[in-house]
Amino acid sequence: MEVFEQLKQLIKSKDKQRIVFPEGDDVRILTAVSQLKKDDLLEPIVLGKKDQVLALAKENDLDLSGVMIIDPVTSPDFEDMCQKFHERMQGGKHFQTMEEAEKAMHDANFYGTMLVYTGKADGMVSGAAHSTADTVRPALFILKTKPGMHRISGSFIMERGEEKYVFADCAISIDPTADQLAEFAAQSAATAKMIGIDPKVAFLSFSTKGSAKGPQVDKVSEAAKIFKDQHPEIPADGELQFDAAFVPAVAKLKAPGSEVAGHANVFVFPELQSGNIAYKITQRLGGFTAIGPVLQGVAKPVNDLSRGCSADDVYKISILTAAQAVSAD
Ligand SMILES: CC(C)(COP(=O)(O)OP(=O)(O)OC[C@H]1O[C@@H](n2cnc3c(N)ncnc32)[C@H](O)[C@@H]1OP(=O)(O)O)[C@@H](O)C(=O)NCCC(=O)NCCS
Ligand SMILES: CC(=O)OP(=O)(O)O
Repeated sequence: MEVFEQLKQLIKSKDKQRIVFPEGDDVRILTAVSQLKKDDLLEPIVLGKKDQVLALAKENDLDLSGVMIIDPVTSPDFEDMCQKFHERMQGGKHFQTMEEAEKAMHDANFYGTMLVYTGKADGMVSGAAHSTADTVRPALFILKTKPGMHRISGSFIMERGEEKYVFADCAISIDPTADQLAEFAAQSAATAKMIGIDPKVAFLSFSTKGSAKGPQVDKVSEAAKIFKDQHPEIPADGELQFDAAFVPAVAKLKAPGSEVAGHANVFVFPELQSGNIAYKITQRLGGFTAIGPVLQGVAKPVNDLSRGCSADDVYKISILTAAQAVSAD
């Protein structure tokens, strides 16, 4: 069965997950929400001014009947949310005054993240109209990392027909250390398993097994070593160039004997420049659908979108968000 069909079956077999969409002024979000509601997959909560959200839906012939729409600022729980956010921020460096807390709660991404934090929603999808930094910062401040995790990363599920791969980190950490890369690999292997991929992890570089030298190469081979020590049960190798990781004939030449080279399906990039560029090239030149960024390592499910996303991308990441919420139960 197709992966997203499996995820749909999974979320249909449980209580409906309440997923909050802070961008009620974006037609792609409303299109996906209308379809998700029609398909009876989850309970969407849209943030925005009700009359404006409904007017945009009508203009685009979208049915939002039964969808909860909340205007954060006029909602009865606004003061309570400000108070709870203020308490959550105590002891940190940001939003220390009540005034700052109230200002933050006017931002739909902060308010939506607080709905998730307080258990009024099970997950959040945003980023069609906001940068990744604006989408992710509330989650970093409020939800923080899962127990045992140190850093959040962002992966993409790259899909073309039957082909599916996980690329990471394509969204969050600008220049990760070797330890952080190893952690991102573990998070990405878990994402791969969730969508039915048996993970084979390649730590990518411009070098294969010492063919080039330098600190950038050392970081990647060190990350592979750390990962192999921590997760001997997951096949992994590095440092590998992409052709050695992906093409069996090249793997034989460049990395003979590797259990991963030529067959990798989880690709860990050395830093954000290469990860973000690679996923967009694969999407735009390679004809793959890019689902994500799937935020990995966050304490509760919050997922980002590219501002270049389609309504179908929103639909798919929403299903994945609900599946993450169900799996965490
Ligand atoms: C994600 C990002 C916004 C974080 O920004 P930052 O400046 O490092 O973080 P801030 O200074 O705002 O700090 C917020 C908090 O989150 C923490 N944090 C930052 N990155 C983190 C990560 N990857 N995982 C967990 N926590 C993180 C910080 O340590 C800080 O915690 P503190 O308040 O307890 O000290 C930033 O790294 C970024 O812009 N990344 C690139 C996003 C992007 O444009 N991607 C391309 C498009 S997808
Ligand atoms: C993930 C990503 O690159 O997001 P955006 O296109 O919005 O910058």
